[in-house]
Amino acid sequence: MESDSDSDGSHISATPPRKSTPSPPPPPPVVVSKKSRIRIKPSKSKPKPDPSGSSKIQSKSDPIQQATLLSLPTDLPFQIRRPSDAPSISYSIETLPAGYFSSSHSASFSKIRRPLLNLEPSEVEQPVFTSVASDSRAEGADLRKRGKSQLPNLIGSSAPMPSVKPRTSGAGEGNFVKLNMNGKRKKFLNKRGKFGGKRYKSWRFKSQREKEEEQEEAVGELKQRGGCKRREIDGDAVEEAATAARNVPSEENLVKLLRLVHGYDCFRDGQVEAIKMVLAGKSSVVVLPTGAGKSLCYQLPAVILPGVTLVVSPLVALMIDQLRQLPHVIMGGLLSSTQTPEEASESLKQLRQGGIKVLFVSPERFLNEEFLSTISSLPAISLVVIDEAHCISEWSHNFRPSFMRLRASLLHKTLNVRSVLAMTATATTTTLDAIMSALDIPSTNLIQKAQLRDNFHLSVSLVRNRMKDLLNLIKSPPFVEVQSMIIYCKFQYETDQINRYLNDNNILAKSYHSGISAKERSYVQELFNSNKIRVVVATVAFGMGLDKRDVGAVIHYSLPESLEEYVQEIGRAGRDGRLSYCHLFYDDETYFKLRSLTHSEGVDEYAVNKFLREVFPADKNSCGKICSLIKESASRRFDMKEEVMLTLLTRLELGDVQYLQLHPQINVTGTLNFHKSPPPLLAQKVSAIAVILKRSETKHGQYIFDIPTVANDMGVTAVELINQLYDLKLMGEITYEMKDLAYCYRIIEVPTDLLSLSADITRWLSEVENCKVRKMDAMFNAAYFALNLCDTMQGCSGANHTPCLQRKILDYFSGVDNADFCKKIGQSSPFLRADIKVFLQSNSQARFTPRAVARVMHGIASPAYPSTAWSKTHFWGRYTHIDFQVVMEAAKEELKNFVGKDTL
Ligand SMILES: Nc1ncnc2c1ncn2[C@@H]1O[C@H](COP(=O)(O)OP(=O)(O)OP(=O)(O)O)[C@@H](O)[C@H]1O
Repeated sequence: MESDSDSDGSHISATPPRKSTPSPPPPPPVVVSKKSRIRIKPSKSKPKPDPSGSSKIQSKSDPIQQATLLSLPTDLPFQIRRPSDAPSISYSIETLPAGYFSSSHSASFSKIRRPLLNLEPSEVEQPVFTSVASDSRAEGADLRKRGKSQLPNLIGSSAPMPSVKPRTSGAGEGNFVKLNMNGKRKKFLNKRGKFGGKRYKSWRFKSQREKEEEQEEAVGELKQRGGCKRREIDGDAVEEAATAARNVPSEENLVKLLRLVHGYDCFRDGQVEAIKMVLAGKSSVVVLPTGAGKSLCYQLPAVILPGVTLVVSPLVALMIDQLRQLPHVIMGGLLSSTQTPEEASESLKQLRQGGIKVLFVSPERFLNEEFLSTISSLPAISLVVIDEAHCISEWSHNFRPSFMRLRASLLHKTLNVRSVLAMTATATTTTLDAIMSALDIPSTNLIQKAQLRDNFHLSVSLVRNRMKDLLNLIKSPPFVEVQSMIIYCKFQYETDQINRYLNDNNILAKSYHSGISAKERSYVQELFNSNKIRVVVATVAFGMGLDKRDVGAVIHYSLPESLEEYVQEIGRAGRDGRLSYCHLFYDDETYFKLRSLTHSEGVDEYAVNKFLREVFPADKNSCGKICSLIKESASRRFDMKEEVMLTLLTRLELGDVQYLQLHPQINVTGTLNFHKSPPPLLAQKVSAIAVILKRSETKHGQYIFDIPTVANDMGVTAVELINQLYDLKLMGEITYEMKDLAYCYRIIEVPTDLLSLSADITRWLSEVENCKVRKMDAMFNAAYFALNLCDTMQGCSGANHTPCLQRKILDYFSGVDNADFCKKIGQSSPFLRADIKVFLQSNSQARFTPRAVARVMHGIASPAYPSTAWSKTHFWGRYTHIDFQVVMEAAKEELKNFVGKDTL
């Protein structure tokens, strides 16, 4: 499934699944009891090499099949049908090898919740707009004249302009000062947190080239050390200062350590409070603006605290960046889906041996038994840091189901973690409440500063001719003087189009989105970081965690989906403290389209009910059973995006009642070829083969079987079965492939009342859906207000709307999602019902829910109604300007009529 838009970063990936195409080799045999390994008799002949090379475990990489009418859901509410009660596949797995799930993980990791943005280029307007260049120029001059700051960090209603240095006046460090520590003695932190060794390295401001070299070195080092990185550092002085700060965590002692470790002279707003809280063993939430230095709030404590600091991060790219940015004194490591099993094992080994002080992990790791047992057996985890903590909350702009797992109960009780530090730059009050309640953090432990830096110059304009407007903007002051800028687009094809257009107009640019290879993406980032290109034209895939200090401008080619996204993206600019320019283009059509897409993950009660009926097999003795749901086919069957299914399963695990326990995802369909002994003969010697022969279908001489079913029959885990097969493969007896990535879970309790559980879950999902719509509306309202209603506000003029946008943003973050309903969106249309009627008549062979009809009318693809098949209809996307709920209601009425007539 490839959508044309990128997510907030979750499916991005600078580091997408390491292998999206076939086949990491089967996992090396791991921690299984001896008796589960094969004892096969003699067969002394040497194993044959696998001639076909097909012995590797394969992950299915076929694109989703184009749905045909036949693949449509079969028991829709307007069909009189009996519910399908085919039992789910069930099987048994327990622990799985480290790193074995990497590719499966990465698959889930790289496709996090995101609306389907399957719009074709032709569907996108080329709207038009008014030039803002002259206004911007005037404002830029005005800013420079004002000079003095009347604005600390918070922005009031009559907010004056910030006293930030304009970028064009030369280079420098702005207000962020680093110490020159040339010639200081370095040592490195050893496994007990002591400083030792005699390695020296001078430390000073690094040139860009030096930084690049350091990064290359870091990557090389990472590769060699399976994800661990050793950095050279200062020695005795750091150790002394760390001990002093441990004994007396006064600001004075902390600043001393800061100087030695980071080379900074003083703390920034909020940092020292956060650090003191951590050192006192108190869990806290830290809300600081983008680029404010949140990482330092765990880096410095990591030097002081005796145990390991675990940093949970939503993106592999982010982890790698953060690992690189660790101060030299700290031994860092990571566990990620991009590592080989050997690298992951090496990281765990290092961790067990005390060779890692700060470990970066993804939230999905918390499903992995080996990881959990390693973590809980460590002497101490001093701190768990949850970066981008808003991902915990379904009310945030970027909810990640796997973040739900990070609950106080798991962290404190199971893993014995001392304290938790949750960090974010973009959380509304509702989101903050959700974070604090999940992590059991009292409101007294909230450290919150304004969520917007004061060095942004914010402007807005209505689009008239988008490409030309963009070019005019970039060619006019102040943008013409900006050396490094990012242009954010919503759709991948837009980035490519603009990239070409800019290069044709002699502006050095490159595009960046999740549709290009990881290698190409890091190449683009490198070119940008080293100022070899001026512009990156990117989707949301670019930026989270990007810490290029001199990005001078961010342009939004289309409206972001929320103010959170807007703030995150403009937050890539001005990280050196200088004034930076952020321009937003907007228009109604794009807004309508994006608003429609906020409904792409919505589901109805009937679908939830159908899902639950399959998750919990009718069998009364299903408690304790291991079951699986093949992601791709289930997604089509329920017409639910994979991320939504994961959200539901996670809620069934972590809701008020624990109905199931999720396991890591595995490929569950095996295909076996025999190469040496005849199958019946081998079956006499090996019980796994006997069961496989009994439980498999044969096709063209291959044996196709369900791994959990065979494992269940044998009374072993899936891993043990896989290990047995692996042994046979080494003996040259067989080769095998595995496909069909599935969600796997063990049933803990079967719900007694599925209907009311479905109703509860649906209510929750629909609140989440509404919340997304409100976020989209709040973003649009802010832009609309700036352009149409704010004339009287002090400081706004022409395209410049810094004061009023600042106010809108801060109000939004401090409010409780109380965005006004957007009046632009239509509440009725005289032709709607008639069009739906015609649509239903002309597609009478297909089955629809009201939501499915509304999706077609709004041009939203879904797993069972893909755009490849449905965008050809005349009605596709025709009603984006009418509220989705209104269209759904109309569809419901028409479907009633239609079905009624049908049954007469
Ligand atoms: N006290 C300080 N003095 C000077 N520079 C600092 C200080 N603290 C952090 N920095 C620098 O500020 C930059 C931004 O820090 P960091 O990446 O931690 O920001 P962040 O708050 O995590 O931002 P984002 O949310 O956008 O990722 C880094 O280059 C960091 O070294």
